Amino acid sequence: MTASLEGTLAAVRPADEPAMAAAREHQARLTKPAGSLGALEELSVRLAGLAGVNPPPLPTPATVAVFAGDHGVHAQGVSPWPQEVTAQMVANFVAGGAVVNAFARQAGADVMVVDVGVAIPLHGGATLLDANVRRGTRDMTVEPALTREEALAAVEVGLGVAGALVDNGAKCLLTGDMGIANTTPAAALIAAFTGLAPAEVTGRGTGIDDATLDHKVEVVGRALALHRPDKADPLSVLAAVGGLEHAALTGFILGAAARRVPVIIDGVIAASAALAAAAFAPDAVAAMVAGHRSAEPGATVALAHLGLEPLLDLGMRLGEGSGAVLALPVVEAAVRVLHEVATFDSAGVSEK
Ligand SMILES: Cc1cc2ncn([C@H]3O[C@H](COP(=O)(O)O)[C@@H](O)[C@H]3O)c2cc1C
Ligand SMILES: O=C(O)c1cccnc1
Repeated sequence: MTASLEGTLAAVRPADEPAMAAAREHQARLTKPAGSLGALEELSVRLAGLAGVNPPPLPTPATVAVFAGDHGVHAQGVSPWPQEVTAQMVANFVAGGAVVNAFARQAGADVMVVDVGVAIPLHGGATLLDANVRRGTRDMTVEPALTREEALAAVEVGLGVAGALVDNGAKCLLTGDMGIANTTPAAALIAAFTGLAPAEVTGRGTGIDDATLDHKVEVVGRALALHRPDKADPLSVLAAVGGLEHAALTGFILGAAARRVPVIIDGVIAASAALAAAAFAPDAVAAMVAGHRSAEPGATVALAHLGLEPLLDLGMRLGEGSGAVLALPVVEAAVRVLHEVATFDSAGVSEK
């Protein structure tokens, strides 16, 4: 499953203005006061721009791809959880027992699990793709987390997964992640791409006390000071302070954008990958839908940087794709309005 980054970047185009104008004009004729559907109206217009047609396709079938990887920086004591929980949770995803599985069953989304960098060898189940690039990253406080080649290979895994899912009929892709300690590289990526200080973008992840948070901020700052990543070269940023799932998610988002399929962004890990994707191809933002506002501070900062407003704000901080999956019915509703709601003319409803 290889796909070229160069070819993908060349295929990412801006939103289609005539389709957006058609959707806006269509919204104005529907039997409801103008603007009464709030954020759903602008979302429907954006999705028409992405598809290049009004109405855009309904976002189903949809698949959440959960990219899993481990992190050398775990050795710095940035997460309260042991590293083997990554592999154990992958088994839980495959067995259907995680939060994302429960939410996906409710939303009618498929779950695909991709091992792009888990430290412990896994025994594949029906929905597990073995695309392991490396058994975990190196410790970014000591050396670059990945070589450029490894980062590119992981990006290409994400591109390949997005392409294969769209080829198989997916009309919407959703981001998921699993990787103990992965909120630390997410914070480093967000700092690198936004220029904000580590303290502004680093959060408590799975739940750490004040002293550990101070230490985590210091770890992020140390890695950035060591590598001084150049955001004009996004692959080098992913290699220096990223993770294998962050890189794969970057490719996954770019793959969706190139295929003009919406991609619902989950939490802080996905938001960091979205920044990397936008650094590669600014027009990729047209394909991004922010599913929810994660409680991690870096997520809010990253979404603001991208000009995206999250659909849900439930105080969630899990990852796995859980917030993206919860937002799927909202995205579907926004599009369904353009397919099914009558116009003032067709329904014989008087205008004001
Ligand atoms: C049981 C369990 C299930 C999870 N599902 C997602 N995460 C989330 O928490 C981890 C990141 O937080 P930190 O950087 O603090 O380690 C990632 O694995 C992420 O997917 C989980 C974490 C745990 C422990
Ligand atoms: O927002 C997220 O994706 C998140 C937050 C905490 C832990 N893991 C993931």
